[in-house]
Amino acid sequence: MASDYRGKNRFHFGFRYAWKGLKVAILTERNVKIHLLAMIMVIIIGLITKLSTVEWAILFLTIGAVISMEIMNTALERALDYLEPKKHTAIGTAKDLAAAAVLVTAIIAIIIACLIFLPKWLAILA
Ligand SMILES: Nc1ncnc2c1ncn2[C@@H]1O[C@H](COP(=O)(O)OP(=O)(O)OP(=O)(O)O)[C@@H](O)[C@H]1O
Repeated sequence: MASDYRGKNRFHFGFRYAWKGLKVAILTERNVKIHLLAMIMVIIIGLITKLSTVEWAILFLTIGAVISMEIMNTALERALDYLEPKKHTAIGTAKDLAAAAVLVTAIIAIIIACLIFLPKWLAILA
C-alpha cells in the first residue's frame, strides 16, 4: 500500500526496509559474512590491545566504510544482473568499478589497522 510509506510511518518503514536489506546482505553474501567475521576479530584484538576512544572511533569508521561499501557493491550487482542478465562489456566494467571501490576501502582499512595496532604491539615486544 503506497500510503504506508508516508508521514510519520516513513521513518519506521525506511528503517524496516533497511533492516530487511541488512538481513539479506548478511544471510546471502559471503563477502559480507567475511567482513563481519573480520570486524568481530578486530574488536576482540582491539579489546586485548586496549585502544583509546579516538582509536576505537577510527576503527569503527573504517569497519563501517568497508561493510557499507560491500553492501552497496552487492546492491549494484543485483540490480545490474536484473537489468542485464546477459554478458555486456558496460555491465562488466560497472561491476569491476564497484568491486574496485570495495578493494580501495579494504586496502585503506588494512593500512589504518596497521597504523593503530603495530606501534602498540611493537612497544609490547620492545
Ligand atoms: N553481465 C555481465 N557482463 C559482463 N561481465 C560480467 C557480467 N557479470 C559479471 N561480469 C564480470 O564478472 C565479474 C564478477 O561478477 P559477479 O557478478 O559474478 O560478481 P562476484 O565477483 O561473483 O561478486 P560477489 O562474489 O561479491 O557476489 C565482474 O566484476 C565482471 O567483470
